[in-house]
Parts: sequence; C-alpha cells; structure tokens
Amino acid sequence: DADICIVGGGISGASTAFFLTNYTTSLAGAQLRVFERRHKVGGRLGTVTLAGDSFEAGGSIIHPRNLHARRFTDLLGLAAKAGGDDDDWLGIWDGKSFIFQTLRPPPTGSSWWRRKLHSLVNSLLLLRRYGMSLLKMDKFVQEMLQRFMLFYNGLESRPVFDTVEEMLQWTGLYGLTRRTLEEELLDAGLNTQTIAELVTVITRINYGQSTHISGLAGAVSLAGSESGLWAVEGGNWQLAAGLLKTSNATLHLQEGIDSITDAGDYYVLRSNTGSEYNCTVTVVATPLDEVNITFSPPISIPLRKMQHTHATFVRGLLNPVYFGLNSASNIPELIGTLELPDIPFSCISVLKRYSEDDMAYKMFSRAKLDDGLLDQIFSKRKETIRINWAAYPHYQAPEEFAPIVLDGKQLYYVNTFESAASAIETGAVAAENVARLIISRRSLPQRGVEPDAPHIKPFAEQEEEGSQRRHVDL
Ligand SMILES: Cc1cc2nc3c(=O)[nH]c(=O)nc-3n(C[C@H](O)[C@H](O)[C@H](O)COP(=O)(O)OP(=O)(O)OC[C@H]3O[C@@H](n4cnc5c(N)ncnc54)[C@H](O)[C@@H]3O)c2cc1C
Repeated sequence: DADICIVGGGISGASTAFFLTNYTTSLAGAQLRVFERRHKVGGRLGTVTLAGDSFEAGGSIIHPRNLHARRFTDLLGLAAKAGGDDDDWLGIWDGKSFIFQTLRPPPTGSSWWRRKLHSLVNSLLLLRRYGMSLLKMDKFVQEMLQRFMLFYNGLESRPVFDTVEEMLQWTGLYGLTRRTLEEELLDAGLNTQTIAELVTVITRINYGQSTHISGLAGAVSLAGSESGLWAVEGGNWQLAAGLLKTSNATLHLQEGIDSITDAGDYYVLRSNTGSEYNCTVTVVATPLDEVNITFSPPISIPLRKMQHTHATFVRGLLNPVYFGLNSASNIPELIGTLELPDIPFSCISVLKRYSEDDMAYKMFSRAKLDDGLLDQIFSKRKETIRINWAAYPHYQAPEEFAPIVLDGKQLYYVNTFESAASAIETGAVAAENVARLIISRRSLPQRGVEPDAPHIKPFAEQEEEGSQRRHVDL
C-alpha cells in the first residue's frame, strides 16, 4: 500500500486532490483516497431545499477576483450566476428602528436609466452618511486583494511555503492578522460611525462576528460586500464534487477517520467502518477544532474556537410590527444589524419573492432562534429549516497558526490557513500550497507546464432581465 489520503471532502480536500493530480505526472503508484464522513461531499458548501426551491445554505458568494474558483467553474463546465444584487435594499437595524436605509429597488422591468439612477442615488446616500470613509474602506480592501492576487503568480516565481506565516509574509498580508479590523480601519482613516455601522453590518453578515475580528479576515469579509459577486448555478458544492471526480480520487463516502497513527514510513488511518488504510501521506482537510480524530503520537496545535452560525430559512412573511412598521412591504430586503446585545440575529435577507406576502428568507444568528422568537419576527411561517454550522474560526488578533506539516513528516493540515480567513478561495489557495509541498517533499515528478491562466468574464450580464427572482445570498 502506498496511498495518499485526504481527510475531508469539502473544497479544501477536493482542491488538494485536484492540484496533486494536476501538478504531478505521477503519484508514484500511490492511490489517492478521500475520506468524507458525511453521505455527500462539499462540507460547508451545501444547499437547502425550502418549499421546493434550492438555496445556498453555507458558503454562498464568490468574489470576482477569486481565480481558482473561476478556473474550477470553467474547467468543470459549471455555469456561474450573479451571487448577489449590487443594489440590495439595505436597512441597518439597531433593535428599535432602521437607522439607515438605501432606496427600495425600482420595480422589475424598469428601464436601464431608472436602474442606473437608482444605483447612483444609493451611492450618494451612502456617501452622505459615511463620507470619505467609504473610499478609504475601498482602498483598504483593494490593497488586500492586490496582495492576495500574488497567490496566483506563476509557479516559478512563487515559492512553496512551509508555514502559513511564510505564505502571508510573502504576500505582505501577515501584519493584518496581528491586529483587529477595527485597529486597521482606524489607522486607514475610517471614522468610528462607519466602523460601528456599515463595517459591523458586513462582518456580522460574513463572519457572524464584530469588528474585533482580525484584520485579514475583516478585509476578506469587506471584499464580500463588493459588486460582481457570483455563485455556481445549482450550488457551490459542485465545485468540490467536480474536482474530486476529475482527480480520479477514490472517494470513501460516509467513512469518517477516527485515528491517525504514525507507523514509521506511513500512517495508519482507522475509520469508523473499522477499516484501516496505510498512507504514506495524510492530508487533514477539515478544521481540527471540533472533530474527534486521535493522533498517535499526539499533535499539538494552538487552541482555536469555531464561531457557530445558525442559518435559519423561513418561507413566510416578516412581521412589520416587530420592526415598528405598518406594512411588510416597507421592510428592507437585506437587514443588517449593529453589535448590540439585544439583537438576536446578525442579518435577514430575502432569497426569493413568491408574492407580496409569501417570501423565502435566510437569517444568520449566533444562537438558535427558537419558535417563540420566530413567531414574533414573522407574521406568517409556513416552513422553517435550521442549520447549526461550525462556520469559521472565531477570529482573535494576533492570530496563531498551526503548522502546515503537523509532525515534521508527511502529515499535512490545510485548514490551518483558515485562521487567516475562511472562504472557498482561501481553502483552494491553502490546498494548492499543500499539494506543491507534498510534491516537493516527496520528490514526485512535476508537470512542466503552468496551469492555464484563469479566464475572467463578467457575470453581471448573465443576470436575468426583469426576473422576479431576488437572490441576495450572503
Ligand atoms: C454559513 C456560512 C456562510 C459562508 N459564506 C461564505 C461565502 O459566502 N463565501 C465563501 O467563500 N465562503 C463562505 N463560507 C466559508 C466557506 O464555506 C468555508 O471556508 C469552506 O467551505 C471550507 O471548506 P473546507 O473544505 O476547508 O472545510 P469543510 O467544508 O468543513 O470540509 C471538511 C469536510 O471534512 C469532513 N470531515 C470532518 N471530519 C472528518 C473525519 N474525521 N473523517 C472524514 N471526513 C471528515 C466534513 O464532513 C466536511 O465535509 C461560509 C461558511 C458558512 C458556514
């Protein structure tokens, strides 16, 4: 036996399998095995079916400059769709009233100029409230993105990294993980009102946390509020499924790994089905913080807490009385919230509008929303689905990173990178580096060609004209 074993069938495990098979001409006779404890792949990418319609339940939006995801989508022949509306009707809720709102969208089928005008007025409204801080925030995000783009440099000009710290230092992003987002933004010249309102709304939507998250996670979260966001038609989980398929990996579904034992030249992986696998290389592609894998000898990694996000999907209608309004039609389609103890949810968004009094909503909260509370927030509730995600790390600057090579030998950990920022793309970036590290440390033959340059095309024009569908996934 000379297997290369990957624990976890999410985007990180699937990307590792993909890059391994793409960057080598041969795995030296090794069989590539991927273990997934659940009955399906995708992990934190998955859809939920609410009253017959399917919606993203976990990782839902992808940034236009996330080039691995773009390339995977093209390569797998998947279709992309707009992942959000650039002109969401946003309302910022302080628990008593909406302290700020953008304009409600123009009626469907409105002319091009009317939509442009609407968008312009919204920009002016934001500018009036937040002033130059908006531009400073944009500059902060663009600088981060520019540095992040270095991870797409050609393989000859980009080192293989042994640690996350090196990866981040090489791109100039490490400093952002040492301080909080708030500290970084104050230094960048943002005013406190913008941080307390707009920035807070975004970090609560994207990471369920306050502006005290570390700067890099914060910058990634702010990038998630930019325009041009997209998603894979039919569900982002297909990226993981497709990559696993093209890698020809042997997929062990519903087979969780319980223990990983160092046996000298290889590891013995014992699964919950009682089977054992001898693996010369083992890649852990799941956060180790809440999974119960026994390592012999034990490994030591910094303690990290996962932030739980409760995603609640409701088909029904929001209750205007809860929001101090006289009609549900006056409730914004994307409700963001301030960091105040009495507000029980981070955000609520309309996923789809069936009629004036029948909608599909997605809510994120830090704790479970019980029926009593939902009955106050909603006047009608036909169907409710709840998912409790161990969603992403609870960010706390300065971040500490677990090693990529957990034991100094052939035991690798992709999800240590999540302490920098958790996203579909960061999973792929971390996986690519792990694949390269394995190839170089195992002296596997490298494929002499650069991967195809990712092909970028705009998604905005693919949006259905005049569609009733309002997909404001977060
Ligand atoms: C609610 C929510 C919203 C999000 N929004 C976005 C977004 O809009 N955009 C974005 O880019 N990212 C978003 N993210 C983050 C993104 O989804 C994750 O960063 C990414 O999907 C993580 O992928 P992964 O493969 O590293 O981990 P996972 O997806 O968690 O995959 C790990 C896999 O390992 C399996 N596993 C665990 N233990 C074992 C074991 N012992 N044996 C075998 N298998 C095991 C798990 O079942 C799982 O399938 C969001 C996440 C959540 C939860």
